[in-house]
Amino acid sequence: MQQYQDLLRHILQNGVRKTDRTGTGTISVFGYQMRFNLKDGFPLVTTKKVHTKSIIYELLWFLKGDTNIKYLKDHNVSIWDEWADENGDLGPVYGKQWRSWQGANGKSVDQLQEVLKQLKNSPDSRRIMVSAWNPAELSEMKLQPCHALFQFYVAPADSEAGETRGKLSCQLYQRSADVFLGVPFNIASYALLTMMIAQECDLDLGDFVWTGGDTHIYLNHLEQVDLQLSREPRALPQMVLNPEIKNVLDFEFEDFELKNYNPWPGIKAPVAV
Ligand SMILES: Nc1nc(=O)c2c([nH]1)NC[C@@H]1CN(c3ccc(C(=O)N[C@@H](CCC(=O)O)C(=O)O)cc3)CN21
Ligand SMILES: O=c1ccn([C@H]2C[C@H](O)[C@@H](COP(=O)(O)O)O2)c(=O)[nH]1
Repeated sequence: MQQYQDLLRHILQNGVRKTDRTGTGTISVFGYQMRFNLKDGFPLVTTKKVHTKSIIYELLWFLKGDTNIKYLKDHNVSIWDEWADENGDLGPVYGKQWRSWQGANGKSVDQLQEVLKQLKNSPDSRRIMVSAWNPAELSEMKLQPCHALFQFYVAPADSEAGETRGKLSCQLYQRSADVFLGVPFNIASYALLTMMIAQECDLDLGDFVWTGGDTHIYLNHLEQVDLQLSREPRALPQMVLNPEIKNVLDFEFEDFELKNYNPWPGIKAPVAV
């Protein structure tokens, strides 16, 4: 994950000091892009140990359309605890918007199913998008979506090169990015989602493109970042999906196997609330 080390260095060299909602303070740049060819391996940061279990359960939780932390807590995932109310509710966050966006006419839109339908029936479409950014419901969300908008793209099979399947790519627009804690999770999560969707739609893997808006390092993560930058990135692991699963919504935790992940030790850091 040289791309990630480059991003950390880019912010330290080009970022500006900025105050923020949490009162922590950041060094920030506006606008950045990274590209990961999903055939090169699973894009998981290797210069610190990343907790993949939390990433997988969080993604399954989004896909279920769930917005209460009970499911996460039942699986010992605590990354959303700080934002939930006393009943565990987060308001109409990602899961709600992905699976049941409320239209003005009372009609509910399942954006995930729409995407799957389009990938199967009109892969050339330039409209294969999911938005979690629902302006009408922002005020009810405990935290407004950071990974706000994503789009899929299918490159046709290159038959001269012997290819028989199109290649699925995904681009995410992340309006606000906590580069030390959040971004390693976000990249892995969307890479995984792209792999799951490719499996259902019988597509090969293309690129995951990460695009960031306010892309920042919190001031209380600077020592951790220095330590991370002193480490050489290692070979990427592979993520193997159970090939029997043909529907995105049928995946369970046991259907994912991370192979050859040999990261440097974990680095602890406080999360800005
Ligand atoms: N400031 C901030 N940064 C974020 O990345 C973030 C938020 N807030 N709020 C909502 C979600 C929650 N996310 C989080 C929250 C905590 C960790 C975290 O503490 N990670 C540790 C421990 C991992 C674990 O226990 O599974 C890490 O070392 O990666 C990561 C992502 C991502 N989001
Ligand atoms: O998936 C996520 C969720 C959150 N973040 C970070 C980005 C910011 O540091 C905070 C959110 O604060 P805002 O004031 O709403 O921008 O959480 C992330 O990186 N990834």
